[in-house]
Amino acid sequence: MQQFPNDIGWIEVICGSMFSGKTEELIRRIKRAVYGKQAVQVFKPRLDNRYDETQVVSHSQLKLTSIPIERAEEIFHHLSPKTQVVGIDEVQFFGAEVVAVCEALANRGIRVIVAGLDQDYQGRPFEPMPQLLAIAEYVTKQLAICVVCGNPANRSQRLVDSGERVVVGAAGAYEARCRKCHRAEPTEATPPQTLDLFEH
Ligand SMILES: Nc1ncnc2c1ncn2[C@@H]1O[C@H](COP(=O)(O)OP(=O)(O)O)[C@@H](O)[C@H]1O
Ligand SMILES: Cc1cn([C@H]2C[C@H](O)[C@@H](COP(=O)(O)O)O2)c(=O)[nH]c1=O
Ligand SMILES: [Zn+2]
Repeated sequence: MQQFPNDIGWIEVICGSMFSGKTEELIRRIKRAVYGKQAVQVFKPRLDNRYDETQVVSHSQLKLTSIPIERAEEIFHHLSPKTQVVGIDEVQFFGAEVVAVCEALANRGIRVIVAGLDQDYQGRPFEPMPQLLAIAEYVTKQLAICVVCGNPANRSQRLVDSGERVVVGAAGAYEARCRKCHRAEPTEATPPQTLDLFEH
């Protein structure tokens, strides 16, 4: 009989806007799995090279070693038979194929934790996230803080002039906004708050 690492696998989705803490939450769960002596592998799309080519890096500079891949199916080439937990960051950059890959991993008894955007810069559902949300056992929706008004933010405001859905970037290219302050078209950046609190 084929042996699976856990009795049962499942899919956890961490979604939300940019700056909402998706990567921090992914890193937190992976760290806890490591404390629990679980065998873990983390993947990210090669496209996401903004802070580092190989590491998963949060906007607050938390870091995690990962394997960069171009297509979700490559996970099977890298997968160790011992792996009990698979993490995937920036899952919105993979095509629809990532849904079947996550299903197959969970069906093998693996705990699959994916993090990604649920909406694009225009506030439209960002595929394949809707499909992942539908099949996941656990869903966590993160919120950032709107940089315009301070309310909870579930949208990512684009600040650079492009109509392409995929434009890799961080602060300077996007900011977190609530539904009232968000605009579907790219806008000027909001002047930053001066935060004496964090000055050295
Ligand atoms: N407008 C904002 N709202 C909340 N956090 C922000 C904001 N701008 C920057 N941050 C920082 O971003 C961190 C979250 O980073 P990260 O986990 O990489 O988010 P995500 O993966 O959702 O883009 C926060 O802990 C905070 O330090
Ligand atoms: C809204 C939106 C974002 N992106 C890009 C910008 C970043 O490279 C990632 C999101 O990173 P984060 O970890 O969630 O901060 O996605 C995009 O390509 N298209 C969009 O519409
Ligand atoms: Zn707002």
